[in-house]
Amino acid sequence: MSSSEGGSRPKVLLLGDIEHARSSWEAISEIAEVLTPKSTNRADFLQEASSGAFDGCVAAYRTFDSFEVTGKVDAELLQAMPRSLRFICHNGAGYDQVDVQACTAHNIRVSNTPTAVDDATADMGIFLLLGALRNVAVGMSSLRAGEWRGKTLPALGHDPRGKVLGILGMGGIGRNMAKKALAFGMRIRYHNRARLDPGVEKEMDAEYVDFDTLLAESDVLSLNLPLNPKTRHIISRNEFRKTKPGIVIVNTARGAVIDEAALVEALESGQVSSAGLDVYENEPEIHPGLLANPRVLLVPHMGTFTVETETKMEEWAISNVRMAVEAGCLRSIVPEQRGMDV
Ligand SMILES: O=CC(=O)O
Repeated sequence: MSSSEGGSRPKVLLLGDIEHARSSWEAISEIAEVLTPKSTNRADFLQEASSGAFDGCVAAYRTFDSFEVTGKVDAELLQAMPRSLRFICHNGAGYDQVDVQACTAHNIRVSNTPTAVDDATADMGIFLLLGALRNVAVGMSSLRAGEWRGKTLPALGHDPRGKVLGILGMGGIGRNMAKKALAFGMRIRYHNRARLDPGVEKEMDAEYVDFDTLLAESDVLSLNLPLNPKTRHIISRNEFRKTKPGIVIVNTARGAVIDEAALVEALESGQVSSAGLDVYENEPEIHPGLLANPRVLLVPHMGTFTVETETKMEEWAISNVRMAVEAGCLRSIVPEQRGMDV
């Protein structure tokens, strides 16, 4: 049965703001009553939910920034939500703010926005890769300090041409980045849970290697995998010991896939020569050792920050809400729940 059958108008909960796809969201209010929370912190939100304020909601649209109000979508939060809630439509590719296992236990399906983010995130990855290879952060901070290139010339950078780009996580963003890096003359190696089809590998000129080989042979290592309990700190002290000395690290995935303290140590010892980072372990906090190190190019989680991509992401997430309300299923259920959708 679709969620809109059975008489009364379905309700949808909006967690966060719609910034771009406003007309698509207005169209949702034609098929469902839209509720918004009054709370501004998790304690109040839990109370508001428990008071029955969201009763009747079948779907919730949520943004990355709504975390500031609700905190993690976990068992505690789901316990407070109405039993009517069947769908959580997350606006973003990475959905580590949502405990999918807890959602499954509550019979709630979760969607994300795969593919919509690929170009912009991979572009940011390439920007960080080139910037870290060329050591631009050193010169940029000297210039802002009024010292032009600095008291001593920054170390010369390196060309991407001929270097091995190791991609950990060959999903949509990893593959997009590989294609772009090929245009800079890089050689692509990758490691992934599942090996790509030989045809795709050939088309991308990408060689599958085991994890240790990826660490040992990459000149640049790009993290392009989702954050989950298995990938948290997948790069830590032990892994830095196995990398090529002087490796460059690029991270546009999630900060916590790297043990940030271990990265700081590896940068200080020179095992990592430079890094380009868009994401951090405890955003918006940044490890002081990263801030203090001029060889780290730092961007404040702006991988998808383009008008085109943010619009695409909102449209995609809204289309999930629409399908949830009208058809009782999702356009892009998260991989952990595939098979749960009807
Ligand atoms: O960080 C951005 C996303 O997960 O889409």
